[in-house]
Amino acid sequence: MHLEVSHLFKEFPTKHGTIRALDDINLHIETGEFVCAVGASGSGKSTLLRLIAGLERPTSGEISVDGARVIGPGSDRGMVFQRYTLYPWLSVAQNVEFGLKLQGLPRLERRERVRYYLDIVGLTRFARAHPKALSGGMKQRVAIARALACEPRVLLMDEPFGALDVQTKETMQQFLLSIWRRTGTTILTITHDIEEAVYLAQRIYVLSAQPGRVQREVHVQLPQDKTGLRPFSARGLPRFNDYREEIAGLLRGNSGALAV
Ligand SMILES: Nc1ncnc2c1ncn2[C@@H]1O[C@H](COP(=O)(O)OP(=O)(O)OP(=O)(O)O)[C@@H](O)[C@H]1O
Repeated sequence: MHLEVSHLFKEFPTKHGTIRALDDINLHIETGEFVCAVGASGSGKSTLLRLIAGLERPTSGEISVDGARVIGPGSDRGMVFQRYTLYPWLSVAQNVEFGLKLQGLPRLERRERVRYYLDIVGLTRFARAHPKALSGGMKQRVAIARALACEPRVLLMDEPFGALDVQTKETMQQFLLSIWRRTGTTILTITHDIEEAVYLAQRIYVLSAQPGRVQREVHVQLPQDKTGLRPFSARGLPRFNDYREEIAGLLRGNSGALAV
């Protein structure tokens, strides 16, 4: 898998003139990578993700997945949004199965995949429950299972834990890393949370605001535990703090205020 974004510009015409949300964005993601784009409010993070998802068209520039130009939504790109987007009238299992039905997968294969991905997100026991019976973190786990079940080439996440309380958020971050390790899924997450980006990502694109530009690409190198996962305790390391300070400094320099 190779996702390439080259010379991407996005402008929005408004009553008060044209807003340039993205200005010559260049980035790439390779198979199995976990990449974050981090930026302050207004740096065009959501716009970037929506363009990659094919929900909007660029003003100019190109996005391609394995050499095929993105011209609209496709099952090669899965999406998880900040707000829970589950269908309240469907059970957890039916929510996960929904996209598979759209893909026209045979019933038996659908069942298998639902079972597999509910197990991955630890919600097998809740297969028959309806979303209203779940906590915020559990709903987001269903949303992740639903996106993973379609086995996309890349999983796009828009501030996936932004609506969760601090403790649930930290649990979900650890959980996402373990899923990433277990499934080998390629992930692009956008966030304004610097600590989240440093903890999760192997590479971080730091975006400046208004217009959104790539200010720097940061390669994060932190120790791994025996299972190949970045332990939660890595957050206490001086090197973790160095990354955080570096990125905060970049965002501060640009906007005059911390984006955390
Ligand atoms: N549909 C639209 N019409 C007009 N302007 C838009 C539209 N969508 C986004 N913008 C503008 O583009 C810029 C980038 O917005 P975007 O939501 O992508 O930033 P963001 O980094 O995701 O911000 P936040 O973290 O606050 O969600 C902003 O100035 C925003 O007002």
